[in-house]
Amino acid sequence: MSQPDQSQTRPPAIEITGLRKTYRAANGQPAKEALKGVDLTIPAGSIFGLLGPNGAGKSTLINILAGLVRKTAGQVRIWGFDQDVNPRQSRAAIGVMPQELNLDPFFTPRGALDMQSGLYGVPRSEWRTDEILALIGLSDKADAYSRSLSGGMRRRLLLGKALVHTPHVLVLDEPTAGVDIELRQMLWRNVRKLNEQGMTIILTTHYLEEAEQMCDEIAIINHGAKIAQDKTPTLLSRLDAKTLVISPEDGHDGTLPRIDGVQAEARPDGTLGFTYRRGQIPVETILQAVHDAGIRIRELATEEPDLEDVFLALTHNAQAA
Ligand SMILES: Nc1ncnc2c1ncn2[C@@H]1O[C@H](COP(=O)(O)OP(=O)(O)OP(=O)(O)O)[C@@H](O)[C@H]1O
Repeated sequence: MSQPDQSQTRPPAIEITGLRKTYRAANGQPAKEALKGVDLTIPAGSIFGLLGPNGAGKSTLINILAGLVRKTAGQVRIWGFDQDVNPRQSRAAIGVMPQELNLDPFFTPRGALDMQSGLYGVPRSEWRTDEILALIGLSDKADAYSRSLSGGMRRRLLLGKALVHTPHVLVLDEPTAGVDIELRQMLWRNVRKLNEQGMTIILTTHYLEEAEQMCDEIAIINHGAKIAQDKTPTLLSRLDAKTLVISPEDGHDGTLPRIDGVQAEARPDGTLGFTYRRGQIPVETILQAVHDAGIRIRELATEEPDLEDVFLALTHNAQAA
């Protein structure tokens, strides 16, 4: 897991203030404001999730961090280095595993890692090619052409390339999109190991369950603006809705009691769902109303919200606003 005592003494891994990006109009497309003044602080030592629907602006933000996209306005500090003032140091502090499999087909994994080490100005005596090949499980493919590697192996090589300069911050852009379970588990094992060694990890993912399991803290971006940021458990507890699921005894005719502040539904599987706010309605109120309606209870269960519920609630509210 992360190292909270270190994160308290260290400056944040990333500090973004007022970040804006407007893509200029081109090819008949109007200008697009992809980031609308984002403030974001990512604690050192964390595994941090950046979530948002397609087109929210996550890749734009990551590409700005990586130095691949030029920001329109705002300030970006990576490991304390301002991108505009200390571009070399800020670039050296971050490694990015991109979404696309942009590998030169004629390079071997060893060649690609050596080349990347050279590009980052790592002194030859400090090249970690063999160590990284072992970490990503490609030692036995070290000298095979990249074009002969499977999709999963190429992805692992991209992770390796992001690590050659031993960055303080590792960014993974949708690392597990479309990969099989085995590779996903291997990636997460590596991520946890690197985090235990002190590396700050930032990842974007569409898999909310994954974010829930992996990330200490999460920010949600929607339409180019940050709409939430919190420790993962706090974010989950912000949605205090809970659902009581009742299986009625046979013979129930489907009628539902009306209870103020409770959303009741008859579900296709024959159960009755009562969704309520924990802080507002005592569960006894629901049970009493069910009893008064003459419904006999065979079984009771409760459902807690998960990150998907939080995500939907937040992005829905932001759209409505
Ligand atoms: N080079 C570009 N030129 C013009 N518009 C762009 C460019 N790149 C991205 N956009 C637009 O900016 C917005 C944000 O895109 P971005 O790729 O950052 O979103 P995202 O959250 O990463 O989405 P996804 O999860 O689909 O990758 C989108 O509306 C996208 O169409």
